[in-house]
Amino acid sequence: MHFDILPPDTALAPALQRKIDQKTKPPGALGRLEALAAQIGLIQGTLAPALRQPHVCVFAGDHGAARAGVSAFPQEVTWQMVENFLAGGAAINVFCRQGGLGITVVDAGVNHDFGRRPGLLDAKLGPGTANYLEQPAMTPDSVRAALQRGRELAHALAANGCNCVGFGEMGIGNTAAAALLTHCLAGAELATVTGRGTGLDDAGLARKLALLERAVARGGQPRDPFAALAEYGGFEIAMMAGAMLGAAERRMVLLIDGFIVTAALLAARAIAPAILPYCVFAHRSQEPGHRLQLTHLGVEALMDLDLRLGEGTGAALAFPLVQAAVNFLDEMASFASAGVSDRPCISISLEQEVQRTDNLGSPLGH
Ligand SMILES: Cc1cc2ncn([C@H]3O[C@H](COP(=O)(O)O)[C@@H](O)[C@H]3O)c2cc1C
Ligand SMILES: O=C(O)c1cccnc1
Repeated sequence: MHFDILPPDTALAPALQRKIDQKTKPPGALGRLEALAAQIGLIQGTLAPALRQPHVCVFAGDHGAARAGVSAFPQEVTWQMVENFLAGGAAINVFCRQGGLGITVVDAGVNHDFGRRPGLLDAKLGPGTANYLEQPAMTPDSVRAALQRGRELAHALAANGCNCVGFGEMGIGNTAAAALLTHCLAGAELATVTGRGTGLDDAGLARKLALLERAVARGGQPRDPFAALAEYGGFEIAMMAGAMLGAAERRMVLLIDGFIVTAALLAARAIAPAILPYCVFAHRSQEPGHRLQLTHLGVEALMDLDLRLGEGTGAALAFPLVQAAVNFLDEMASFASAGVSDRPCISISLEQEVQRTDNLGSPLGH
């Protein structure tokens, strides 16, 4: 499968930096927002970027291994939370409403029949994956189908005018799948990327790690992203990876959420490395493997709020910051337009200090 992603053209970088430096502020004083503004300018290939129709896609899917005890919650919570999303009552609904973001819930493979429902995209590839403790979670064909459906979804969003998309997920047991994928695609030790997820206690965490070690004893540690997704992935994770790749093909800004979304990105980046400059890393999750994923990618998250929810909540919460970066670049006055002096006076005062010490001797008395 080929994804046609060109890295953003960096020819505009010096002009963007000049524009940022001419704003009425000390150089660098808007900190990380300055780098973010430059990144979005490069993604859109303009000195005056704009975020249009920002949208969060929440990909939902069930995991065969959930029944084996890798999560503190039962598999049914996946479909129950999808109902909650559709009713507008989940955390992601609240934050999307607050930030003016649209939301689409995608049934990538939930073990439940929802029927035709407004706000729910039926992209179901099956009633959940197979149990990777016994066999590969997905067939190579379903991996390709998931990637392709995700890509088409992103292209459809772009065709509707959206140029900024946040990624979220729902799938009981998917921190376990994300740990396995991070083990495969970032070469991380399983123990360092296996976390408490929805809130396992110490005994639950030990059981989860023992189960994941059993899974690896069966399925190995494939480095190839298609093979890793087939062994351990979820329908929601693979479809999200396809949507990320499709979004980068359309030069959208990608808002990356927590541990599971970043696991999908590890697969997407292994398929097309040029995806990375399109990504904004919204927050650092409390799930310990997320820190390791970010280090592996050589990136820093915008915020650290001790979140460990998923659903795309970190991405939705980061959106106002991303909007602030674009707005300061577009709307803030320059030194010239506002008639503000852009010259710091530090060199003048040093000169004056030298003259003073020449006249009066050293102020330190030697
Ligand atoms: C009520 C509820 C709402 C959620 N919203 C997101 N997740 C999060 O928890 C799951 C991952 O954790 P684990 O691997 O331990 O199952 C995912 O569905 C994730 O999005 C939730 C979990 C629960 C229980
Ligand atoms: O980082 C995440 O996205 C996360 C962490 C714990 C549980 N669910 C999601």
